[in-house]
Amino acid sequence: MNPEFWQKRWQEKRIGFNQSEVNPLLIKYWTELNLLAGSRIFVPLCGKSIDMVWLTAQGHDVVGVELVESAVQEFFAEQNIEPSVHQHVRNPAIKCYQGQLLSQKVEIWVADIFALTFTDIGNIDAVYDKAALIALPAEMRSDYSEQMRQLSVDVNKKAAVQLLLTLNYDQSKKDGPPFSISHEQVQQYYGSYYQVTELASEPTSIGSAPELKVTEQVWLLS
Ligand SMILES: C[S@@+](CC[C@H](N)C(=O)[O-])C[C@H]1O[C@@H](n2cnc3c(N)ncnc32)[C@H](O)[C@@H]1O
Repeated sequence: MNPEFWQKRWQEKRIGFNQSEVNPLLIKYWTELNLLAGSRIFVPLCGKSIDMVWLTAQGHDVVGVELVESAVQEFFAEQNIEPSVHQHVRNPAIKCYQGQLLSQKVEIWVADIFALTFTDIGNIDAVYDKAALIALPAEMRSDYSEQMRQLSVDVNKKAAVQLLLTLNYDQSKKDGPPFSISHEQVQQYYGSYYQVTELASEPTSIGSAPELKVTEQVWLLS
């Protein structure tokens, strides 16, 4: 999945992954992370997800990262926020959109997740991965999980807690994205550094393949 693939998807408005309602699994399982109000939440590959609005309503600051600038602009336009736009103070290659929602700070950075460093991100308290890991093909996922670990460690090298949503279906019946991720793969990507706990597994469907039998898993990585 190269940047042009995603640019084209946004340009042609083929964004079936974007939900008009807050993800019910986020609402149901977020408290498992035991976060204090005022925590800073990192949302990789965030698109224009309304889940970021819900996170601010929980009293959190949000920092999202998204490759496609028009997606970021759409987020702020749809939330009726006039963002300030500036270059990242330490990394001028990153364009930062920043606004205020319910007195919380919402920043979305236009950047490639793989081009970021720990110093760019600064301290974060938790990660919300919805349709990020599953957006990436198998050959990119180990690098992605390692990058996420490196971006989310604190000064003591302890990685921030994560809520991760994945899908599981017969990959021979449909091309991704979204890609199917098995339990073994979740362990392979995250098991060395996190305690991996499956919080839920529920039937769901994929808009582009409504007949496919799909389950959605919710993972706590701590
Ligand atoms: C499947 S969508 C999910 C978006 C959002 N998480 C949601 O649930 O609505 C994946 C998003 O990741 C973005 N993306 C893909 N590769 C990326 C990368 N390397 N760095 C940052 N964003 C990326 C795409 O532009 C797209 O908006």
